[in-house]
Amino acid sequence: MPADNHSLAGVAAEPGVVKPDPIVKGSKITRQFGGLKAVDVEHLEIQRGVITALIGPNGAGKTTLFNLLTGFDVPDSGEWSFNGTSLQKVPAYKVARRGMVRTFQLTKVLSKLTVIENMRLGATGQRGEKFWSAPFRALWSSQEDANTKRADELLARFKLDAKREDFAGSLSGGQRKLLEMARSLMVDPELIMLDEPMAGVNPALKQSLLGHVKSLRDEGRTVLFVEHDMDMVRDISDWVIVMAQGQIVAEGTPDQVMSNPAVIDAYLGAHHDTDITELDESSLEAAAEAELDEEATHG
Ligand SMILES: Nc1ncnc2c1ncn2[C@@H]1O[C@H](COP(=O)(O)OP(=O)(O)OP(=O)(O)O)[C@@H](O)[C@H]1O
Repeated sequence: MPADNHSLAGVAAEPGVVKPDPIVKGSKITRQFGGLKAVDVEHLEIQRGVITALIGPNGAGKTTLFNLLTGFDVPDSGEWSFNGTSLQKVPAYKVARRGMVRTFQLTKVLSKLTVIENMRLGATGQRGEKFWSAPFRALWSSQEDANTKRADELLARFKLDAKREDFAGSLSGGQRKLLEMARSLMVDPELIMLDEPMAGVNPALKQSLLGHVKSLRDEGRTVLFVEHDMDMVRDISDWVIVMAQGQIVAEGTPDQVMSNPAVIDAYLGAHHDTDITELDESSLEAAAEAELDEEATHG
């Protein structure tokens, strides 16, 4: 049992349930792509100071919800707040400055920068790739020394200091995830949103990565992460929110959620006796392989 979920004791395992101390609150958030409602969330609360996992089958709307909450996409309707202040129409870099940051996978542009350059860019907030691909050197200000000091401390913490001058593109999958996390911490966020922190990570590095995610909570931050790796979800989540077809279909502790028929439904599309713990070895792997095949065919 994770150490820090006492603040959620007594919270009902129900979709959209109200939490005792929410850092994020949202209502009636919708985002449509053509005829498809990618996100259709009636009510959402993220409890402060704990690790919340956002899970759901492919296409459930998890990434879209991440993008909406952090200002990288605009919903068709809905309202949401961070620390009690509305984030409607607030651009992503300002959301980051207020203390809510999401990680990004390394883009082509970022891969061509060194590790320390990536870290320094993290300090500028999140302005998207256009900003990052701009001639960034001119933008370093008197803040540079302080930023470099913080960057070096974070690189040491995440054991990336030996890679300081290497191109980010040369890092292993696990090291990239560490860099994404370290870069996000440059703005000292209260809420850190991790996009599939275990994707592409060598099993040998997984425990170390789990430890780093827990350390974020242990130093008082709130963590929200999207993940398909059910072992990780079970190991470190204090709370789990399940999406399917744009909606929140279940919430609860990992145990509650993984034995919830609505969750089994969401993954399998029908009532089934299978425990969700078996899903990562069967359905989820099959889905992942199908996705890889598809990428190989189209990419
Ligand atoms: N920019 C877009 N244009 C059109 N459709 C989109 C766009 N972004 C997402 N979608 C669609 O919205 C739905 C939700 O996608 P989203 O990526 O949010 O799901 P997800 O839960 O993150 O999935 P995965 O686990 O596979 O990453 C999918 O059907 C997807 O195809």
